Amino acid sequence: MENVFDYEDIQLVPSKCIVESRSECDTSVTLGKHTFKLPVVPANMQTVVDEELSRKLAANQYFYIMHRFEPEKRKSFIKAMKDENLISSISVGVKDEEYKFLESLVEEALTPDYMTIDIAHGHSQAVIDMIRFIKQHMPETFVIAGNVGTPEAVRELENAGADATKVGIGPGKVCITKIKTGFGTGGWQLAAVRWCAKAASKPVIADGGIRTHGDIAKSIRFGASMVMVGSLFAGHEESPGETKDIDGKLYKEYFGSASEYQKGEKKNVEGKKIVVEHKGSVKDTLQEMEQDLQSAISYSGGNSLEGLRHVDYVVVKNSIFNGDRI
Ligand SMILES: NC(=O)C1=CN([C@@H]2O[C@H](COP(=O)(O)OP(=O)(O)OC[C@H]3O[C@@H](n4cnc5c(N)ncnc54)[C@H](OP(=O)(O)O)[C@@H]3O)[C@@H](O)[C@H]2O)C=CC1
Ligand SMILES: Nc1nc2c(ncn2[C@@H]2O[C@H](COP(=O)(O)O)[C@@H](O)[C@H]2O)c(=O)[nH]1
Repeated sequence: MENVFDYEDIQLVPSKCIVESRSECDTSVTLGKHTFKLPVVPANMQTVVDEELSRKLAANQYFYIMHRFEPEKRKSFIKAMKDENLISSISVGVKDEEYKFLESLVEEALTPDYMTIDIAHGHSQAVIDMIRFIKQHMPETFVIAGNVGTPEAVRELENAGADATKVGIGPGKVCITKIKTGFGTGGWQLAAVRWCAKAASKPVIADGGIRTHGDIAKSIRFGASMVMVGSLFAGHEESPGETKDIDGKLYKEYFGSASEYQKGEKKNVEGKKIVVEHKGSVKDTLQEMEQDLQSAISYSGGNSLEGLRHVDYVVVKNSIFNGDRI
């Protein structure tokens, strides 16, 4: 891989506008059997999403993936979502007890609409086996598998039956994988998304490293169908992380799924805990994301996400920030 770059190194080049108002631009995306308002999903992490927020998102046509860190609650969650006629979307791991859990779902004919296999190193036989198991026993479930960072991994997981793959090893705000292991896509995540998406025949979800709403448009340009976002969602009223008052200012806790705080022990720790600024309601952020993405689509010269996929771009390494540093 040569010429690697990341989000801040790229700017998209505008094309002639074809809409009279940004409100004409359609930000919706179809993943599997359902269409969602935005190509954005909050990260399946314990300080980002919980059952209540999942319900709110689903009821308002946003995609969500419930995390897997309270495994015993998953079955009743699926039932409740089905009772409310909302999509059910859960996460699973790959350990033996997960197979037992899935068998019990099959016995009760409880098929989640979406299942995400959520593992640090998704290019593994354990993930391939889990994809095959789900597809054999619950063929109707849309399977998202990850995380990966290479075209080989994308192809292998797709060949095993994955309906989408999730790309990103270590680019996240609370990731310390690069520091702890020397591996990952941290620092070149956008190039990795491009590399993987070129090999993919199914949707790719760009996971980690999104710091601005413009990064969503850039991800789409480089081949992602959707983006997974953690830190930008962790600071809301509805975010499950603890609220902290530091010197009179409100913050929310945000910790990695492989952090000591999540695991309850110092074993294979690849994540840390930080605080992020409290920023009001998630509804407002989703609305702002939609408006910003509509505006991005208008700059692309299109009227839907498709318009973003073919715009020109320039590499602006070491960009000078004109007051827009975040
Ligand atoms: N996107 C990212 O960059 C990263 C995300 N994470 C997040 O942290 C959480 C915990 O992840 P994870 O530790 O995978 O989950 P688990 O602790 O549930 O591990 C799942 C299984 O995979 C095995 N495993 C995990 N990593 C490796 C590896 N590098 N090589 C071989 N086997 C491995 C584990 O065995 P054993 O523990 O014995 O090795 C275990 O059997 C997940 O939610 C994940 O998404 C974590 C790191 C990076
Ligand atoms: N290396 C680690 N990656 C992690 C951990 N917990 C979550 N994650 C990944 O980060 C993204 C969110 O990234 P952000 O930049 O939007 O904040 C999340 O979806 C996971 O893929 C972890 O402990 N270690």
